[in-house]
Parts: sequence; C-alpha cells; structure tokens
Amino acid sequence: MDNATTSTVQKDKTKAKKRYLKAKKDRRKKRKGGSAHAQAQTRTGGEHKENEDVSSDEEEEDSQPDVVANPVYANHDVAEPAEPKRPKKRRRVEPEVVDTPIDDDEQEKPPKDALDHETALNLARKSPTPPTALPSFPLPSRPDAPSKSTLALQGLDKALIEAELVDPLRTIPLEGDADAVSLISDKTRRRLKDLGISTMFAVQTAVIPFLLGDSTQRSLYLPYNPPRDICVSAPTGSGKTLAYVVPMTEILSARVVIRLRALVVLPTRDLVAQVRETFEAVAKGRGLKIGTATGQHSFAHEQAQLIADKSPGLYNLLLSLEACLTCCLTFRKVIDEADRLIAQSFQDWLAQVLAATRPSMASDGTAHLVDAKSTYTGVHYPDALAPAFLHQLYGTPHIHTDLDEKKEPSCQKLLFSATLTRDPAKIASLNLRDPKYFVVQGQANETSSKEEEIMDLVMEKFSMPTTLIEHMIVCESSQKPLMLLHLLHAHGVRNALVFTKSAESTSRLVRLLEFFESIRDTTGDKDKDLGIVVRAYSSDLGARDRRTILEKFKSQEIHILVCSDLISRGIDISHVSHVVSYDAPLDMRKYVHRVGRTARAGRTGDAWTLVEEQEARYFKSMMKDADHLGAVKRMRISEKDLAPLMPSYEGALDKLKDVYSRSNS
Ligand SMILES: Nc1ncnc2c1ncn2[C@@H]1O[C@H](COP(=O)(O)OP(=O)(O)OP(=O)(O)O)[C@@H](O)[C@H]1O
Repeated sequence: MDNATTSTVQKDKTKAKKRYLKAKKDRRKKRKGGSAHAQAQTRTGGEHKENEDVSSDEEEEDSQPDVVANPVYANHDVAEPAEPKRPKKRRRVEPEVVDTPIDDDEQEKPPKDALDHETALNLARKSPTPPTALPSFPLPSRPDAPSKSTLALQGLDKALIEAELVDPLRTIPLEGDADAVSLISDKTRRRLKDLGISTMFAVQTAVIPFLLGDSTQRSLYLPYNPPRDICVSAPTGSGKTLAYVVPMTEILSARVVIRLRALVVLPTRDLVAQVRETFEAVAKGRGLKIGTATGQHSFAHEQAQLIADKSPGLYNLLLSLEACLTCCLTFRKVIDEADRLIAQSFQDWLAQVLAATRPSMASDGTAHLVDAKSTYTGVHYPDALAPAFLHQLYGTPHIHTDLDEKKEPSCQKLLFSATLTRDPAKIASLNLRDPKYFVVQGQANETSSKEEEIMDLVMEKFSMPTTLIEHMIVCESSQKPLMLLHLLHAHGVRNALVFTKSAESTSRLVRLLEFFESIRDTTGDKDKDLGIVVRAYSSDLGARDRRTILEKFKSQEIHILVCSDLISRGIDISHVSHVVSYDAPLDMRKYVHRVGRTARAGRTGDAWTLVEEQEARYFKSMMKDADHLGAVKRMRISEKDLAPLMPSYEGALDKLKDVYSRSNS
C-alpha cells in the first residue's frame, strides 16, 4: 500500500469513528433523559456504574480500531461489536428491560427505557425489591451406599428372597400337637413310630405342614386356585425323603380310584430302589400302589406294570422318560436331587414330563380335549365368558365352553436337593407356579441376617451336616495308595466309602488293596482286627451285582466300598463312618454329596480328601469360594507313619504290575 492510499484510509477511519461516536452519544443522551429519574429512585450509583460501562465500551472500541473502522459497519452506522454489552447494563437498571429479547433491528426501535418519565416511575414502584443475595442451594448430600448383600439380592427371584429359613437344629416330637405333626394322621404317626421315628427333623417340620396344611395345598382340582410349587434346599442326610413321602402318602391314600397320581424323578436306579423302600415302609397297609420304571425291562412291560387307566399323559411320560423314575399313584411330581436332574438333558426328559402333565396343545393353538365318547377332538378353547349363563338361554344351540371340559388336575411340583441350583434359567425351565422356597441352613454366625443366609444359598455356599468332621491330606500322587492304607489301618476304619474319579481307577485301586491285604495275611504282620474286605462299586457292574454288593455293604460283610460318583448322591447307608475322596472332587457340589454319605441323620462322620500337591491350590480355592475352607483341617502323615506298611505295599505293587503287564501282553 502506498502512502497516499494509507492516509485516505486513515481519514475514512477517523470520519467513521467520529460518526459512530456521535451517534452513540446521541443515543445515550436520549436514554438518560428518559430513565435518569427512575434510576435515581430505584438505586443509587447506577449512573456511575453505567458511566463506567460506557467508558469501558469506548475503551474497548478504541482498542479495536479495525473492527470499528470496517466500512461495512460504518455504512450501517451500527457498532455491532458493542451490542452484546447492552443486556448487562439494562439488567442493573430495569428488570423488565433485561427480560426483553434483543432484536437485530433494535437500533431502529425506540429503546424501552426511553419511556416517558411517569411510566418509568410507575414501573419502578411496581418492581420488587431485588434480593440482596441469591438463595443458597442445599449442599448435595450422598445417601448411604446400599450394603453388599442388598446389592447382591437385587434382581433375584422374589420367591428366593422370600424363602423360609429353617433352623437345622429344630425338631418336633411326633407325639406333640404342633402343626408339623398334628396334621399327620394317627395311622401314619403309628407307622413312623414303628419305623423308629420319634421326632420330625427340621426340613420335615417346615415342609409337611405346608403340604398338608390347608385344603388348597392338598387339592389339585382347583384350576383357578392351584397349589404352590415348592423348592427345598437342605443338607445331606437331613431327612428330605420323608419330607415328601409322608405328605404324599397322606394325600394319595385318601384316593379311592387307583391311577397314576404322582411321579418321583430320581437320578439313579439305586435311588429309585431306596425311595421305593421308604414309600413301602411308610405307606404299608394304606392301599397305595407303587410302581417303578427304570428302563431295565422292555418299555411295554414297564408300561403294563404301571398303567391300568390309560390316560394320554402316561403314554407321553413313558415314551419319553428313560431316566429312572419311581411312579406312585395323579400328578403330584417330586424331583429329588433336583439340580442334577435339571442339568441332565437326557432325551429331553424334563420337557417331555412337563408336557405329559398338561393337556397337549396342537400346533394351531387348539387343545385336544376328551369328549363324552372318549375320542380326541381339536376344539378351540372357549373364551370363558360367563359360560354358566350361556346354558340358561332358551333355544340357544349348545356352545362348547370350559364347563364342558374334562376337569384336569393341576400339577404341583416339589423340588428337593442339598445343592439346589440357583441358575435362574434352569429353574425357569421347570415352569414353577408361585414357588415357595424352604432353606434349611446352619447360621454362619448368630448375627447373620436373613439376607446373608439367602445369599449363602445364592452363592452356593452349601450347608453341611453339623456332625461332619473334614480333613484334607496333601501328598504326592504316587503316595496316595499308601496314605489310604495308613488311614484305613491306623484308624481301624471298617465302614467306608472310597471315591475315585473313574470306574477304571476304582478297579485298579481295589486290586491293589486286595493284594495288600493278602500279603499282610501271609506275612503275619496283621493285627487282630485286620482283614479288610474291599469291593468295587461302579458302572462296570450290572444292576444285579451292584444291588448284591450294596446289600453286603449294608450288612457289613463288605467293609470298604471303592466307588465312582455313581453312589455319591442320595444313597442312605446309616453306618458309613468315613468317606474318603481318593481322587479329590473337581466341583463343590460333588464334594458336598460325597461327604454327605456320612454324618447322616445327626450321626457323626469323618470325611478325608487326598489332595495331590499340584491340585492343592485349586482345591483350597474351591473351598474358599464356598466359604468352607475353615471347616477342612489339614492332616499330616509322616514317613515314619508309613514305614511299617512299606513291605506289604511294595509286594502289592509288584503283584499289580504283574497283572497289568500280563493283561497288556
Ligand atoms: N424324623 C426322623 N427321625 C429319625 N431318622 C430320620 C428322620 N427323618 C429321616 N431320617 C433318617 O435320616 C436318614 C437320611 O434321610 P434322607 O435319606 O431322607 O436324607 P436326605 O436329606 O434325602 O439326604 P441326601 O441329600 O443325601 O439325599 C435316613 O436314614 C432316614 O431314615
């Protein structure tokens, strides 16, 4: 830019600036003329403040000559950069002005505060006195954080939260008049007494009155008010079997017509036999017919045995169910060892059984109903709109309503387990109706709340029999047989179950123990109570052999039963004093059921777990997760303890090697 151009621009700038300042001064004069008086009335110092602002405006404008000198602004005679300052000034003078939005063309309008003097005065009088200070906000307060258990309980099934907790030490004498026993008929009470039962155990005191208590629970023929289902969690050996056998016997023996009225589903054949025995003992002389279906005979044979009355539901049931079951006489269904059975998807048995207990629905949404001639017809479900009135209408053709339907009983489900599943999906698969939970659980400590107890169940911290003493022995893998021999001999054990991880290791261990015993016999170093009789009990054996062996063990002809987990659930042999986990269980449920074969019905019992060194960390963490590590004490066995057994043991090992090398060659 040359000098001449520069001076012309500067001149223009100066002119524009002058014009702008003059226009601004005029505006200010006008404003002052209209509002000065009102300002003087409302507050002092406003004028001074305003002056300050103005001067600051001016300073600002001076400090921005480029903007002010911009020809665009100069042509419009408007000082745009100064505009945003206006609301600030007005807020202090007139609240009404402050609230007014500023238009783009405000410069053309007469300013609001340029009202005549009288109006301004009136406005000032009406204006509320401005507050001296803004009201202070309440300080933010933080509510107490919810407790850990409250958080953990969130989202849980309501039925679980409302569970009834039962003290495991509660017992009620059979002769008393408490609800738990007064609802049981004299006949059944006499029978129980004959069986040596004089008190009701904790789980029985809770479940029996619930099932026998009111007519709703007893009757399944109340389609609009069916009984509630129940889920029972109680420790091993706490008497869950009688908790359902007694009420079922009471309810079913009142029925005159014999037909399949209840179904008990169990996971193994041995358990089917055991539960059948309990039913037969309790229901003796009551006319109850008890059938079993264990898949041992042909389907037709088992079907013929079970059914006199051929209802469609039964066909479905037998067709589908190859898992073992005990069927006794309408659909009151008991699932014992519920968690295992639910987890087992064998032949989709659960869906099949559930379907068999409901009227079947055709794919078009019609229900197959039975008409008077016992033929099956696909009829649309009536809408059930006051059907009683339809029949009273004179001359109306017959309309099929739900009054014409065959009255189907509802199905009540009773679930029992020492390790009841908390898996919501699995529980949901059972279609439970308004389930009532009973939890028999030892209190962790006296101060533990109901929430904490429920949490224990939810977190699978299963309750153990209070009479159980637990130990673990950490050792090298190769030393396990020797450790077992030491335990058996040093403690004079005669009634024990020894659990291994497979049928194969069961038979190998039995061989070794047998060789050991025979060598001890011949070397003459046996002490007088020796002569341990050991047998294997695993899936390698046929059903008949297993039954014989079990009988011999019960009669103590066999001292030690080396077994796979086949026998770990439900089997009730009262004299089992020791349970040895020769191979440590890999999950807590398995541990609970194994050790639960001893310390039953209030008796004492010992559980020993041999833990290989490399497994020790896992085993301990499993116990810790179940909040049970403190209950399992460590037992140490020294080399010195083992030394006397060594000669016989080495001889037994040699014999075993011989046998296996011969069978492999
Ligand atoms: N009220 C009672 N009085 C005396 N003994 C009882 C009583 N109730 C049950 N028993 C006995 O207690 C033992 C254990 O009962 P049961 O087999 O029903 O236990 P459980 O809770 O089903 O155990 P598990 O979970 O291991 O199957 C059985 O021998 C049974 O006869």
